[in-house]
Amino acid sequence: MSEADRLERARARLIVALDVPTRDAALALAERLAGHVGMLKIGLELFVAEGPTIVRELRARHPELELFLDLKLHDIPNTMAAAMRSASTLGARFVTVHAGSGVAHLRACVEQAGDSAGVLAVTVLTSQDEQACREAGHTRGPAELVGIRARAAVEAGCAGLVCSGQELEAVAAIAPQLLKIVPGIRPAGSELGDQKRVMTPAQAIAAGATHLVVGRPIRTAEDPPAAADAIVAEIAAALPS
Ligand SMILES: O=C(O)c1cc(=O)[nH]c(=O)n1[C@@H]1O[C@H](COP(=O)(O)O)[C@@H](O)[C@H]1O
Repeated sequence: MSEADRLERARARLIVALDVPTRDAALALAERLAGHVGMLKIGLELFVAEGPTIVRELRARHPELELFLDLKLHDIPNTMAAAMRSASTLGARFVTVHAGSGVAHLRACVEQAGDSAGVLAVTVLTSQDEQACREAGHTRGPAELVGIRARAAVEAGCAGLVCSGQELEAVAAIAPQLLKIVPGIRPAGSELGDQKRVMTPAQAIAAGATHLVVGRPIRTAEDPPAAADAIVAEIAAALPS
């Protein structure tokens, strides 16, 4: 494989979180990062402020970039499925739901999304450690909970799951066919912020991540495109040949 092909493959695995409050900020960041990353993630901050319009606008302006609509749906199956029906028509490749809702909820979303969008099951948030799971009333820690929820994602027919890099080895056996989307990515030496279960880009790729979600390490960098390029180079070096 040529070096250019390797970088192209690495770039396709990098998802940048557009965690900004306005349309203008989102479009400006997307413009700067086009050509440096593979996918843009629209999360709650941006979606609550700007609604479906920003998804359609990004789709129209950047046909070369995939979109990931991170709504983390969590409700009764009927309500989740109805929200998924609307979300899956906006042009995003992926839409997220909370896997903790259970198999029936996930399946209802997968049925509604059909071929229009891939449903990603968010297992245990990367901001949660053992203590946070205990405080939330769970008798199991993050690793065990991720395993249970990964099984639910497989049973429901989800396209992939979202987990930390630390559970990748375990989920490889449980969900070999599913995409493994990994947030909580921190290049060596960068600030953790509210993230608890973290890995560097190279560690997560070596452990089996298919995609990495990166927000602050790129967004708040002095030069976001250069920060994205550095992460792409790190991914490329860790890719299996
Ligand atoms: O679903 C997600 O994208 C997600 C799941 C998770 O467990 N942890 C997590 O951090 N995320 C998202 O990934 C991004 C991480 O951002 P940074 O911590 O700034 O890199 C944010 O947009 C989070 O909403």
